[in-house]
Amino acid sequence: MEELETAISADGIVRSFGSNTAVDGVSLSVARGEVYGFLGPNGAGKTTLTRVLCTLITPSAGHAQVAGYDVAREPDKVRLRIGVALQDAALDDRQSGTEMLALQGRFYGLSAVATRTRVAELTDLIDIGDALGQRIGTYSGGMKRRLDLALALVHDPEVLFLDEPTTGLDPVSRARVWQEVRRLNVELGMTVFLTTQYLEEADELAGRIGIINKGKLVAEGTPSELKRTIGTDVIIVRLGSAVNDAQTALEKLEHVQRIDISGTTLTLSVTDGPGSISPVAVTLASVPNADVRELTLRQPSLDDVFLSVTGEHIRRSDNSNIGTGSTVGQTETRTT
Ligand SMILES: Nc1ncnc2c1ncn2[C@@H]1O[C@H](COP(=O)(O)OP(=O)(O)OP(=O)(O)O)[C@@H](O)[C@H]1O
Repeated sequence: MEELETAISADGIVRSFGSNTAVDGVSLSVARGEVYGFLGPNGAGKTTLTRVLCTLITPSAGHAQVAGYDVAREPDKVRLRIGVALQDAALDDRQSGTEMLALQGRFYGLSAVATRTRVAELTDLIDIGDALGQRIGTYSGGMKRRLDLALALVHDPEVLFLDEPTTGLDPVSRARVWQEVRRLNVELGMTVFLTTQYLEEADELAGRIGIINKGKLVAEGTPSELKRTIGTDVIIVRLGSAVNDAQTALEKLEHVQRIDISGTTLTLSVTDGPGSISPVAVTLASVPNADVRELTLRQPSLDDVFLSVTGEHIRRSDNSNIGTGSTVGQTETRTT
């Protein structure tokens, strides 16, 4: 069969639950061998699109092909070629990891010998070690997640779907999952479609990122392309008060491209950060009662991109931005 260049293509996918449109006309394309990060806050529609692409639910409208087959018309062919690790791993606590892997091998039509060989490879790859022979009920959350990843890989899939693979994991388990995803992609050339609500995860792993908000794809590109849309630099201004007056004064400055406001913090996208910081400071000094509490210059982050395309932050709820989940804050956006 001719080698396919495109591993996943979605064309105008809509998926509604009653009157709630969870995915609202998403079109995207993922090349073979790519790691595509699908980034968005809680409830944005990431899991729903993943479930459509994995043939677990049918689209309400639109078409999608995965590994060369239509997800609605040829779901069996798609299923044979994909591996899926969803957020809530369907693991049977009473079985051992070895038993579940053997069952999965049989399910995909592998011989007992082929399954044993594959399981031996995966033991090394996923690093579950001796625990594989023990009951799954005794595993930690991280071990269960890695076993689930191994189950998704038993039949050596062409395309791997990972739905928020590190949500709720401790930093060590998270780092292991990241390492494995990189290895699967680099060493085996596996295409990976990864949903996440963590900016660092998308930045670390994905060659290309799609940002989804309220069911719509609102931005797409490599991490550096997306950051470049924000401008060369970002200046963060945190004020005690007089936010609107400061905004009015700052948007007149030459290098300020846009200002996003979240509470009393102004995020300025500027073309020349070092050259802009003094004029910004002087301008703020002229705003009565502005009460400047912080003035910092930094490179644009994916959070700045998210803020500019959605009007909201993916905000950290802990220092690592990972672990306890993120929250979304309301902001006002104004382009100068
Ligand atoms: N089976 C379902 N029945 C009804 N509504 C659903 C169902 N599945 C998802 N939804 C709704 O669709 C919207 C998108 O949900 P989805 O789980 O796809 O988002 P998500 O981006 O994956 O969020 P999270 O990060 O919380 O998993 C939400 O409003 C959700 O309540």
